[in-house]
Amino acid sequence: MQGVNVKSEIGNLKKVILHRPGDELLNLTPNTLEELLFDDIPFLPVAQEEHDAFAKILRDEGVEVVYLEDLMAEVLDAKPELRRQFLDQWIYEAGIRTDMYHDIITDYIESNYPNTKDMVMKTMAGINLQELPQKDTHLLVDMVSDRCKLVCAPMPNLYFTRDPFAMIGNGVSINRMYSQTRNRETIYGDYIFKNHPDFVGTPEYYSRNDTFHIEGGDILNINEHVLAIGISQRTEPDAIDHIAHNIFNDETSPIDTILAFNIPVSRAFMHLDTVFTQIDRDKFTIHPGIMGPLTVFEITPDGNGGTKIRERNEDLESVLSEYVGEKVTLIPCGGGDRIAAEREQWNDGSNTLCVRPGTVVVYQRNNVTNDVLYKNGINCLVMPSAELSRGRGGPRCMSMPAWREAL
Ligand SMILES: NC(=[NH2+])NCCC[C@H](N)C(=O)O
Repeated sequence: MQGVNVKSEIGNLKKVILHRPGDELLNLTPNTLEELLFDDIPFLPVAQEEHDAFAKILRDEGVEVVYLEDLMAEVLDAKPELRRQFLDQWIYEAGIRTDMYHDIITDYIESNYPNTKDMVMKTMAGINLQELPQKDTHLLVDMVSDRCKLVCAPMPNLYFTRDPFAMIGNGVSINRMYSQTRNRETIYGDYIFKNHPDFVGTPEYYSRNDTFHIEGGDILNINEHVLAIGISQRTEPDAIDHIAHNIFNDETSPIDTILAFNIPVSRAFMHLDTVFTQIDRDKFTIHPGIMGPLTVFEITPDGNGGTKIRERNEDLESVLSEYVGEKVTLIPCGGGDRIAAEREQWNDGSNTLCVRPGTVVVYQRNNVTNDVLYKNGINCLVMPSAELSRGRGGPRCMSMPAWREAL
């Protein structure tokens, strides 16, 4: 499979990119939780077991599972000249601006992490000042500072591979993230798409250096022609204008309509996929809380290299039915009980990963919503979720499909 092919949310899933959570989760502390976008500290060994169970469910369904850390290590092993360039960029973007610390960190990594994958994992985990050799320089910092602090911040959100880059048909968007803490995550995708033999040559519809923020959790491939993007806490309308322009001007892309869903800005609804995912040809799960305030804008090419926009005032069900091409059913998470809906949406009850039409991976803890899905004829592949869910993302957020078969 050369390149990427994701023209729906539900076509038979053949290849997916995951990241197995690592030591970056050990660098979460109560004081940094908010900044690092976590609500609690997962217990790493159990989070890893749960993640391995997720990967196994996917493999058992015939999906090739590739890990972000392996792809990145393959890039650096194949092109050793990129190793230093990557390290320099990673250190700079971690906020290290002095030559002295730049050199100390580079020496530390080069001498302690000769194996490339270990090195990549270390860049994800972050560096504590006390790991670094103490310089015999009589610096004030060595006299008065707490030696236990992070000099390079961890990237605990990396296991949400959905967000830093996103497949759009046969192309990719390398995102500019909303928050400081997530922006370095996109370095890996940038190297992989520019250098990895399996991905090089993929048209790029957005770049990490573009001005406005957009995240993969807001990007849903409805079909070959129609793309949905959430206007949310994480994705700015300006970014959608920009990406629409790039997609419409790519002659190889059949996408001719972008639907922008304006969802309320809140932590609970951070991305479109936290309130809404497709689970079958004609079925979506949805958080009932967004049914009221949702406005949809239809963006199409104007024929002169620009775009035109139409506001849709019909209800969500009619708008979706029109684009999906058949009458769709929206299945509310929590089964109509408002408290269950809010509780389970918080734990990603409507954030499912579809492996083929009608078969989805779901979190075990959302039992009310899962029962509703069963009753609607959906085959739920249930994964354990006590620890992973503390990061506020579900099976869709934790996966980036690279290849789906045509429907
Ligand atoms: N596509 C998603 N819904 N991703 C969830 C990401 C969760 C992560 N803690 C964040 O706040 O960024």
